[in-house]
Amino acid sequence: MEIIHVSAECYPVAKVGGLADVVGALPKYQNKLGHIAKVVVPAYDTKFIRENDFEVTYDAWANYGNNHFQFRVFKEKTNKLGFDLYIVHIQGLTDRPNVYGYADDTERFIAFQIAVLDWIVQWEHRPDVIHCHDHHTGLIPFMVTNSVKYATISTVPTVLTIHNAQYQGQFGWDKLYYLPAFDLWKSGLLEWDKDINPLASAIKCAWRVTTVSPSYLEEMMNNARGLESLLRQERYKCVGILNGIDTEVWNPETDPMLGKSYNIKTVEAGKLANKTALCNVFQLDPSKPLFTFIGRLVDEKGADLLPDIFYTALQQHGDNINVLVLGSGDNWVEGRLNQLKDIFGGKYNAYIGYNEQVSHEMYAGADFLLMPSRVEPCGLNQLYALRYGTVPIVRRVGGLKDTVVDIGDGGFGICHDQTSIWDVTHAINRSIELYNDKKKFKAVRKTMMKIDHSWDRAALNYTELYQILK
Ligand SMILES: Nc1ncnc2c1ncn2[C@@H]1O[C@H](COP(=O)(O)OP(=O)(O)O[C@H]2O[C@H](CO)[C@@H](O)[C@H](O)[C@H]2O)[C@@H](O)[C@H]1O
Repeated sequence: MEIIHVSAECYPVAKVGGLADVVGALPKYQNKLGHIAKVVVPAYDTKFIRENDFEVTYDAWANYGNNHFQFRVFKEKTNKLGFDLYIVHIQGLTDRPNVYGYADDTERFIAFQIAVLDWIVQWEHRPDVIHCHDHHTGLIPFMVTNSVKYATISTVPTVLTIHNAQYQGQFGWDKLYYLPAFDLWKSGLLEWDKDINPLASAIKCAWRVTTVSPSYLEEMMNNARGLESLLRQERYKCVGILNGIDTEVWNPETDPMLGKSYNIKTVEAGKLANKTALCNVFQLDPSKPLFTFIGRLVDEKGADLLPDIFYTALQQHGDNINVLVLGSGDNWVEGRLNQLKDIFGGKYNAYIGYNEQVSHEMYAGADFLLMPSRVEPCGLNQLYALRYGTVPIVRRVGGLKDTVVDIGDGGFGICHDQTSIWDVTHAINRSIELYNDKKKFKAVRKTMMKIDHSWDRAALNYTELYQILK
């Protein structure tokens, strides 16, 4: 089958969070199953795009409201990612250093989606599936079935994967004129809560909707930022498929970003070497347990509570723990996390910013990784932690609930029920007990590292889904 993934992010081309990891890995595993999986993303001004070779495969003009724009589709020449990568360049709109965060993001992603469909519609053949990811590509299912100019591809199945329903991309009806012509009586398919809502529209129009874990699908029926009733109505076409991880990128035995590589047999020495190096850089003490957090500093991740959680834990445990944070996001949280450095120097540090290399070093060097998320559609950090022998401390929610079993239930992680300071500091207390029980701690590390979360299984699940659509 030929599958074309359309996304705003793809690792290593452009990454903000977990969406990039999924789109950079799933197609590779689909190709291994004998499919032809391709990825198309906007041509941002990123390092990967600047440093790799692309050739033009399509060059055209597209209508855009009362105006038009020129776009070029480039293909990466060497297939180095394990799939055909296409980037769509629209001068002045896509060619910027960041993926999101501009005042005209709505216009940028509408233009991108139009360019993608203008390109696909003139192919000599039809793809078997157009697979859209999150709201940035959420207008595609509507446009494919309803826009007059895409009539020749209107029978191509579309699939939407919801990586995070917290973000829906709503915009006002004043921007409707950007969309290619369609019968106006179909406008209701774009609408949710008085706005044009790309995520809601995709839930209505895509042939199938997937979420990135089974538990998140169930939770969304009651908690999906206003989309609950829509999801309940469309439940029949939704399925939860748990994400995998790219075990070629996330492998402590071959990871080029680590100072010392290791495997299940050498995990103790390997982790200690990485921890020591990390602690040297961040002025921490490698003889004490190292608690970490990696991620976007936003409320859904429980980041607003982190400063108080760490303050309480560091007060309680005096000189017996280290904490290291890597993240960026909410300015207030960033500021408070920075302030803690002055209070707890030598046992606490924070890297405010985005750094792929430091994240790998932390998965390898940490003893524990905290994820006190309020909402977690799947979560990849805990899967990376497991593979790197780092014990995840997670709230029982979404994909965290589906992938981490508490040590008290014969498992390998530390779980808590609420995103609260009390719950998380209690979980930290339990983690210290585990850390001090050296025999058990070593056994837990080995158990975690044996778990297989590679994309092989999920890639098969997606194949089964596409086959229903044929
Ligand atoms: N400051 C920083 N520096 C370096 N690396 C950083 C970083 N901040 C985050 N990362 C990296 O970004 C990724 C985060 O992935 P997650 O899946 O945990 O969250 P995210 O909310 O972005 O993804 C959404 O989509 C994914 C994919 O479907 C779901 O798993 C998830 O639940 C959903 O919220 C990881 O690779 C992590 O290492």
